[in-house]
Amino acid sequence: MEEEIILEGVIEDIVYQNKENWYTVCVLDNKGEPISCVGTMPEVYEGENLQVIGIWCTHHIYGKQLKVSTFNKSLPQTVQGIEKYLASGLIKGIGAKTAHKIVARFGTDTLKIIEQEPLKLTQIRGISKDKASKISEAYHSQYEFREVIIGLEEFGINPTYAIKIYKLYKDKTFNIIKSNPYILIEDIIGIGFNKADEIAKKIGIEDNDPNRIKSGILFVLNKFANNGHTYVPKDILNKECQILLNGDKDLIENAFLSLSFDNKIIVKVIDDNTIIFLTYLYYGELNIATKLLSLKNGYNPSKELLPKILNYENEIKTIEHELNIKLVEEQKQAILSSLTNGVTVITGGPGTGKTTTINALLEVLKECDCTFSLAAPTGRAAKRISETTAEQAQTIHRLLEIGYVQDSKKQIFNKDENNPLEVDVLILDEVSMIDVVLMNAVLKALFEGQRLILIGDADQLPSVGAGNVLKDIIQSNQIQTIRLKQIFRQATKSAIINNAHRINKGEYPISNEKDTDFFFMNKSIQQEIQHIIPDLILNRVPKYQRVNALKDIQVLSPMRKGLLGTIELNTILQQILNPSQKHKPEKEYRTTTFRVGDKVMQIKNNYNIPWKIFAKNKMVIDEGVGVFNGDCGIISNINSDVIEVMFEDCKIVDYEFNQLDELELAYAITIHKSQGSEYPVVIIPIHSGPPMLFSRNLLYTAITRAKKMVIGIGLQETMCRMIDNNQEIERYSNLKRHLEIISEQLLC
Ligand SMILES: Nc1ncnc2c1ncn2[C@@H]1O[C@H](COP(=O)(O)OP(=O)(O)OP(=O)(O)O)[C@@H](O)[C@H]1O
Repeated sequence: MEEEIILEGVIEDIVYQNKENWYTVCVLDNKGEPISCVGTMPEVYEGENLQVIGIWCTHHIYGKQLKVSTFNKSLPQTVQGIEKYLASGLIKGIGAKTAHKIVARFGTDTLKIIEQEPLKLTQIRGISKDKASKISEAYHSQYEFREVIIGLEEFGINPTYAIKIYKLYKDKTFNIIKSNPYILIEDIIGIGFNKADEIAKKIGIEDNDPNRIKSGILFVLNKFANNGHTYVPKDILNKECQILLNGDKDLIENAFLSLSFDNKIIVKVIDDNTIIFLTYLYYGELNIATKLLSLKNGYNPSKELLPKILNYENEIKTIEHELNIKLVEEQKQAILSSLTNGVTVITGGPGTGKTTTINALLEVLKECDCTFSLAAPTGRAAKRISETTAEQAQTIHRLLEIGYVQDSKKQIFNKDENNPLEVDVLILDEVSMIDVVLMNAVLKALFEGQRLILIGDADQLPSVGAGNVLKDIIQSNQIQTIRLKQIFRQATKSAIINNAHRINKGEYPISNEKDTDFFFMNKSIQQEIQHIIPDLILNRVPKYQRVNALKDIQVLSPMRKGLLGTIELNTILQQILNPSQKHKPEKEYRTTTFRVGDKVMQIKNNYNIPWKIFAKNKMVIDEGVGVFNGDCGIISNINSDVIEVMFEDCKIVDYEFNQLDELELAYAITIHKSQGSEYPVVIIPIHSGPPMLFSRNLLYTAITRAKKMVIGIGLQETMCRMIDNNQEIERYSNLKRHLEIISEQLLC
């Protein structure tokens, strides 16, 4: 670890200051020697005395500078210091000229006068009574802000969070935090239970504090939700909470009651088991079930559509003629169901004709003058469906017109029950990736009489977010589901597709045959695999296939950690594919170095971040907000403020440095993150890892991402073990049950 040093001096110059996050670059006069300091330094002004603690670092353009982690400041003592301080823009209404006049009059007493006897300022020409009191007010409010920042620092809250907290609570900051620091979890993005708990300890809040116990329970429930569960059995939740909170059982039981009373959790007894939901997930699943059944039951084909349905066989013949294809029975059923039912699910593995069915269906819909929208959960999936259907498709977020919610964890969709989608039919692709929250939002924007068609492969990994939406819908048997099973001749030529189906059935893949697109390289030493992967990307694959090494070849690893995990592989691949060069800008952030030319991925949904698309002449031709989990791009520029990323759809996004925890290098990504994406070539290191993770559907998902070539590399026996491991990790979800129960109630 580099050694922290302490320096003191007067701020000579504020070179740069971002007033939103207070990222500051300033020059400190340290006994006559100018020192460049950078870091989050709220409300520092020229002329002030600063004591800074930080480490030395070297910026590739600006040279040696002190990266400040903590600072203290005191008011300037000298006449020159005070004048500089006042002239710095700190107080509205005082510029350089007025500052000079005030200091010339009051000398080193200036600040005391402003604070305690502001009326004396009226002795100076040009300062009225009103202006004098405004100057005093501005001085006080910045003083209060500074006190809060310093006070919060004592609770272990760094200036970045302190600013956000002060902005929200203002002069009530201390009262609110001292009485319940756990409130920060709900109010401040980036503060979770562990951080709030640390703050609480510093304040002296006891372990048995009811707010702590309640927050701990919600924290555990959220942890389960992040792993895909919509509820947790009470006995499991109890155990986890006792470990986390060291709390006694009665206190936890009381907290359950209190949370339930406050409508934060829902407690249900199902088949003698008590299960606990976060409220939004309980109602999310309930609303999905209710709405799906109301769409199912509320749809009656219109007078215009009925003759087409009756004359369906002829309609199909026309479409077959137009598309020059003979649809199989299942495909025809899928189309008929989409015309006659309010909700239809079309599911099948790769190459079973899903896209062809959508294409035929779109023709029928156009024939019938039905309006439709096509959407998918990720930008990549939407782009793919646009390409294969030649119809405009968009992300579900865009379709629902996601709103801009500043400084809030909540997402808002403009399309909802009050402002529904105005189409006859909504077609959603890659539904296996849709979680409860998103499906609920989609269904809110539909009304009885509209039709919903859900397309997906239920054998893919389930959604990253909570719920098991597609599987629950299919397994409930309450929604018309068409299973496409036939693998078409065209598709059977591909070893990737054949092997995907073999794996899905529990059979081992056939690899390395002549003219195949499916390879497996048996290698047992992980370090050797680390060397081979870059060679494959740079040399061997581009010789065999016409592909762009950076864009078209994707390494998909089962894990983040370990020698073949994404973290290690990204470091190696970055060194080889985009090495450090003298004039290539880079930015270190935590353990990652981001460099111009790097392939990166957004790792969480950010609904607020602005993007722009530029024409060649640098004119903005489109702009909006939102970059989503899994979106990939290339770093196109780095300057002293931001990292600029160009995403695959030419959207340019500026990341401020404090947003960099949303970005990761993406030379290698996890299989989970690859869901819904397709790449020409996929390289999958398969060596060793936890059996829970190394499952059949993980391998199936990885392989079905590839269009032209799959290269597995590692231990064949591990791959076989993955195929044998069909134990899907149980997801606690309740949608299937809701669908069954509500259907039964509707029948009664
Ligand atoms: N009825 C059919 N008769 C003959 N060939 C068909 C038929 N339906 C689809 N195909 C062909 O089968 C291949 C796979 O079809 P399609 O792309 O529609 O499947 P998919 O399920 O969307 O595949 P993936 O999930 O891999 O994208 C294509 O070459 C398509 O032209």
